[in-house]
Amino acid sequence: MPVRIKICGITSITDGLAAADAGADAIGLVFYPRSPRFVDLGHAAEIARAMPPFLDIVGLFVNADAATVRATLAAVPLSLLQFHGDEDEAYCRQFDRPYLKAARMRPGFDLVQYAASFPSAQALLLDAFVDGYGGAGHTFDWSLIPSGLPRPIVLSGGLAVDNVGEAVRRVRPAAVDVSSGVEVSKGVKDHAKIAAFIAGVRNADV
Ligand SMILES: O=C(O)c1ccccc1NCC(=O)[C@H](O)[C@H](O)COP(=O)(O)O
Repeated sequence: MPVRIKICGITSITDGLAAADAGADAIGLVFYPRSPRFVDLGHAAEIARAMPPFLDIVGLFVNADAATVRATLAAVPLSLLQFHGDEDEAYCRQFDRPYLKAARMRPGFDLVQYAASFPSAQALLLDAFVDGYGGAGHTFDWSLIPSGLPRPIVLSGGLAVDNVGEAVRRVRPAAVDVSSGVEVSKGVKDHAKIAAFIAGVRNADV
């Protein structure tokens, strides 16, 4: 199964189409108001509806109240949810949608126990432990990732053209996720970097 690729923090139709054209499997729309990549419901719906049918649209939340998630699901055609805060499994599974649960990696963090506590998650998205929960462009020590996890892994956190090949070879994740590493500025994607990032994944995924 090829490593799947998510380009997160999409804020325009143009950038979403560039990601899809370059071969991304998914784009992420950020519904966390404190993020510089935040998109409101109307704009998110426009982006999502302009995407090709095969592209997964991931809606990203941080400690949102359930009503906010439900309102977003009613307005935006999301195929996956991503919970990137301190949410527990009961909260995540209430929406009856496939979801990714982010784990913020740091020394001493018991990822095996954490993964086991989210049996309904499609995958665990492993990100660096940063202020502001995510989207920081910081890597974490990949040697912290144990083998034999009970859930598929989406590797995230500070990935870019210059390290994604090593990341794929060392970690062998089910998917990779990137935001800062393919940007010209927060929320504005560099289409050449997207293409180079995807090529880097493909070249390493052999
Ligand atoms: O993208 C954001 O602004 C963001 C803000 C708060 C929580 C999560 C956020 N993004 C989640 C993602 O899935 C990012 O792609 C992930 O954190 C990796 O970001 P980066 O290190 O910039 O590639």
